[in-house]
Amino acid sequence: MGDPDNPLSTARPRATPTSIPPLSRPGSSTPSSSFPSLKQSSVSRKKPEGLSITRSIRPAPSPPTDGSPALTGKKGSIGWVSETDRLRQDIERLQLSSKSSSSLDSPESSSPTAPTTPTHLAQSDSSSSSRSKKSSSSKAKRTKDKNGDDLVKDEDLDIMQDLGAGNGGTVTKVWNKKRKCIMARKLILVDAKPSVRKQILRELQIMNDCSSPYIVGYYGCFPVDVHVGIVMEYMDATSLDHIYRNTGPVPIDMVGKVAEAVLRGLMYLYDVHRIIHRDIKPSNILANTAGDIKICDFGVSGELINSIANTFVGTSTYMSPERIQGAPYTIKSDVWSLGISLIELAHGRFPFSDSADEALDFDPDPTLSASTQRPTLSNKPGNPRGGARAMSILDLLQHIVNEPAPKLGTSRRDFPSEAVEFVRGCLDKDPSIRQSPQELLKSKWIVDSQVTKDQLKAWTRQVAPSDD
Ligand SMILES: Nc1ncnc2c1ncn2[C@@H]1O[C@H](COP(=O)(O)OP(=O)(O)OP(=O)(O)O)[C@@H](O)[C@H]1O
Repeated sequence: MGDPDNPLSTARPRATPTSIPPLSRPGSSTPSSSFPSLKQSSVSRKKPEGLSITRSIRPAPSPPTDGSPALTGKKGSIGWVSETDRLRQDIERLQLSSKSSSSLDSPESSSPTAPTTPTHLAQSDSSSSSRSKKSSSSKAKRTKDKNGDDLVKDEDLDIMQDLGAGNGGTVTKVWNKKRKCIMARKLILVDAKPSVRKQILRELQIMNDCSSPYIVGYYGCFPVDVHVGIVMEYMDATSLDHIYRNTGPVPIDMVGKVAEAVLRGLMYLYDVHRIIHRDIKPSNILANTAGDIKICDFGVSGELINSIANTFVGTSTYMSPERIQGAPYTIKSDVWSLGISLIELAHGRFPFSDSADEALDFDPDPTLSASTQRPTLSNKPGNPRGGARAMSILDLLQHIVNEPAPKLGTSRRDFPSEAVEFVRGCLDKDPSIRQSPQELLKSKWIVDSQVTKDQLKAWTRQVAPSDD
């Protein structure tokens, strides 16, 4: 699937074409036995974490006290602690090279918690030629801290509170004693085989190079035992999934602003870095009380997590039908994921359901919406992510491929026709007909939006969690 010279081209092995055969057409039934590795998986609406296959993350091994490399249980492999040491060295080298490089001319972040212009986190697309072009130009404008400060180190950070945990990573709100500001630190366990290490480092390079008001800022990375710490801009209104689960469906006008910000972020990544995000979903869209909406998590963490859990099989219910069927990723696949995310925000509920009756419809009851959980895939019966009303991942993937796309609005709930039309444009099942980010940004819903920055700010202040 990928370019062997470009590890990023195979970034994030979600449901790979080889692991998921083309699904059956309507009317035919694909036996579950066609997908033995997924047979035990279930999708649950119990825990609102999105449809991510849960992996068994093994506990971090204690580093050897005599300085010798620890051995993994894997036959013929070098101890992963020593590999991690090499990763540390590589990261340190990367930091040094970043320190000595020139600053980017980038817009000031309006975030009150981000006093310096951040660099950014991104993931590659599969275009190796554009990638290599980009990486050579990237070297020329490698970022360093705008204030000339050292890149962030773990010892600069005091832990304030947990912000959340995803697949293998935990995010913590931290106080940077040196810079006297709040940041977010993501800590990820690393199983660093050489090939993975190379991939991680390339991705970290890309993070350094990105700079956009629609991309969550990146401040640096460092090794922490067998973890990699990634320090980023703290978004004090949190992620959009937290927002709607805590406060109910997002007002449709604000959903429009979310759509615009995500599209601008995607276009920045694609136009400037030839990157496709690949993981657009509400938990990767963050807001702050300055009224900014930004995207994060471009696969860096995904690669790190994959390196920990060798058993990885990954997919997402935000994945487009063509991706499920093994077609190459394009920016239109991100557009599909955006469409699904927008419905989820506007309805306060993940659009796909395990019930045929509910499948493409939604309960407009805001109390239900606020508490409705997104399906989560579990690869183990009894997994905490599993639970009541579990449905098969195969059913869900087949549903995405074979059934009509979900729509914004139901018989019981109306939205402005421009918004409905916009989402329809995101969710055409044929990617050649599906709208591009450029086309969507010219749509009436976006162009005619009356929402001002002050209104956006007021809304984010209203939905931001109160300070403890
Ligand atoms: N920069 C940030 N500022 C504030 N909160 C953040 C930031 N980054 C992440 N978070 C919070 O931490 C949570 C966990 O993030 P993480 O990226 O580990 O997982 P996720 O995106 O929820 O799930 P997955 O691992 O499946 O992608 C997010 O849902 C978000 O609420």
